[in-house]
Amino acid sequence: MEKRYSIHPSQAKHFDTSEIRKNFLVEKLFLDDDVSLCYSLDDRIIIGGIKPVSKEVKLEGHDFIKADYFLQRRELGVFNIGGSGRISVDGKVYPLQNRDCLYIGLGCKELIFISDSDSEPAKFYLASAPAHKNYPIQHVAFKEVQGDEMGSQETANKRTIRRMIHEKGIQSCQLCMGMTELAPGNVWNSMPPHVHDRRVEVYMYFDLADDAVLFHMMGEPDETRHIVMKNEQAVISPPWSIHSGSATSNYTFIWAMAGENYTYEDMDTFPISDMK
Ligand SMILES: O=C[C@H](O)[C@@H](O)CC(=O)C(=O)O
Ligand SMILES: [Zn+2]
Repeated sequence: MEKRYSIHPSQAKHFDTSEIRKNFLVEKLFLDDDVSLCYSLDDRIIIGGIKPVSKEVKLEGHDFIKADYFLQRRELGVFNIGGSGRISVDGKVYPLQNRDCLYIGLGCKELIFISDSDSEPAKFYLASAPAHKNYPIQHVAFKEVQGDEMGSQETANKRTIRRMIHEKGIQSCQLCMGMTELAPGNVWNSMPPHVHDRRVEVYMYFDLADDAVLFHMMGEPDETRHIVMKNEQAVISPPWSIHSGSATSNYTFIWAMAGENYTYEDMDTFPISDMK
């Protein structure tokens, strides 16, 4: 498990390229037959990837969280961005097609991740936050989720936002997760930018062409920096930072938030013309 410290904005603005990447970018999420985890001290969110290929892969307790099992004090949201697969939770099996989401609450003990085929393995992307009570396990299929159309072709930000784990969807303690899909020919997300001091947020970009790159914008709105990202990488956005991106082709991303305010609409938008 990798650990990332919380960073003060007055420190972040002095980071060079390698420091900004080391502190905020998560480069490798999907390792064959393995679990890859990153623990951020911002709201203690854990993000990670699990890619079972030739065997089942367990998500277990870790010395770093001093937990006998992973969900002893946490809740978990999982999206499958690969081939079809399944998750066994204390012996009960939940199938996940591509883009389906599963919420697993506090106290569930045995978590086993399985791919249906080794030629097209599942890729489970996960986010986890501390939890205080158990909410029921819930599955939501991608096709069941009504999307909100945002942006326009003229401003190259036509996209569909789908909220899966949130106040009016799958219930959780503090985790809020969803997926945003850019229409072909559109490249901008989350512009005008916003911050939410009450929550950390992590974006995981995928379905980005192998020869494409994404410029993820971060920093205080009048002190911005960028990180060049590739397909299937994640980036931690501290509560004080904007999180917006533009790429050389369209893409999809999963956003995950945790913190003290669970309300999706709690965002402080910053006018584009005032950005620096
Ligand atoms: O706090 C909310 C998140 O940043 C995202 O949901 C925004 C987003 O998907 C978008 O504008 O494209
Ligand atoms: Zn946000």
